[in-house]
Amino acid sequence: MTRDCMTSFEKFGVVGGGAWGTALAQLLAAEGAPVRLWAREEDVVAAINAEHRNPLFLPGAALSPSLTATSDLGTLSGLDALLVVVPVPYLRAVLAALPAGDAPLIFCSKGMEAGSFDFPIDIAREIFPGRGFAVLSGPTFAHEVAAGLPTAITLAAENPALAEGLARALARPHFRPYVSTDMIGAEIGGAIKNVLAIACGIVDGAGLGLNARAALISRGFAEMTRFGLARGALAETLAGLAGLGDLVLTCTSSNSRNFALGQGLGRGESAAVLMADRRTVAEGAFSAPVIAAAARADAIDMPITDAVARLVAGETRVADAIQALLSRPLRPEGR
Ligand SMILES: NC(=O)C1=CN([C@@H]2O[C@H](COP(=O)(O)OP(=O)(O)OC[C@H]3O[C@@H](n4cnc5c(N)ncnc54)[C@H](O)[C@@H]3O)[C@@H](O)[C@H]2O)C=CC1
Ligand SMILES: O=C(CO)COP(=O)(O)O
Repeated sequence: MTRDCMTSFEKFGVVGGGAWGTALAQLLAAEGAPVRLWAREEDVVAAINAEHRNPLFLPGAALSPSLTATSDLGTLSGLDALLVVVPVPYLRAVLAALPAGDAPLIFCSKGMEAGSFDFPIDIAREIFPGRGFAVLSGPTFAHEVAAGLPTAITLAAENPALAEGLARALARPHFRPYVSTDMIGAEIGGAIKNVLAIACGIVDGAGLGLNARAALISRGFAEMTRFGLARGALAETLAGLAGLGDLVLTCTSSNSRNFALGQGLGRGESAAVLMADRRTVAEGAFSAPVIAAAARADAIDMPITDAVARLVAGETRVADAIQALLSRPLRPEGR
């Protein structure tokens, strides 16, 4: 029997000890199930094992003693499934160092790789051909999941049996996966909403009002849909939890690191200063130029994404970017 056909997944590992990896590990370990988490930082490993906390990336969350951490990727073998929660710019190097095996890999990061224009599943297919893959993505602030607040999420895998088996294993009374077979749609929704959250933060920081934010969410969703449909995503995935759901969450709250980065840009602070020395990620800052370039190459119109890419690169000022967006020729809404 292959892992894809397994009906139960009991032993989980988590690759990545940032806020989201820690919250997902805690979700699975909360009732005492053993969960092994790989973290890159020795101080994170030590704090999880000795104090059952991750003060660096998920301060305030009490972790279950059945969640244990390691800094040795080699020990993540003999498990039923691995949740991979490494920011996309570092993903390829971490995957290349993972031990071989047949446990399905569930990708939880939201971004597109520079240079290759790959999403996480594309990278994984190169490194682990033939292995089972899934994508877990949706409106899920890590601290809320760790606190046991109600959350719904998309769980996509090409193989419906794998998606359903994983959904059963990950579901909790307050954590509800909705299954799908559309991995690319889930990946595109998560990557593009990060960029649009920066845009909405800019509008907030610059004091441009709530009408402007609603316009950005709608027109940003149109960009996500154009890009997604061109790459074979299903419209229903983009309109679901991994697309519109996450867009609404992160475009309306400064708990989003991407939105908060945008607020700083909107107040006129420099991107370089806002990005310097930060330990946490705002994936949209990495992904914006990548997605903008991929869209240009495929002649997909994404003016908001393009403006965020130029603002993050320090190539334009907020007032000029807004003026450029507002002075585009009038057009039918459906385009
Ligand atoms: N925090 C959240 O609420 C959510 C985050 N995500 C996504 O999950 C992914 C991970 O984000 P977080 O857990 O929030 O990260 P985080 O911002 O809390 O922590 C940064 C992470 O990057 C890792 N890192 C830094 N430099 C690295 C390197 N050179 N090699 C490998 N790893 C390195 C750190 O070890 C740490 O795990 C991102 O793609 C994010 O978009 C998805 C859903 C919710
Ligand atoms: O993706 C997230 C919630 O779904 C977290 O968003 P930020 O990375 O912007 O904090």
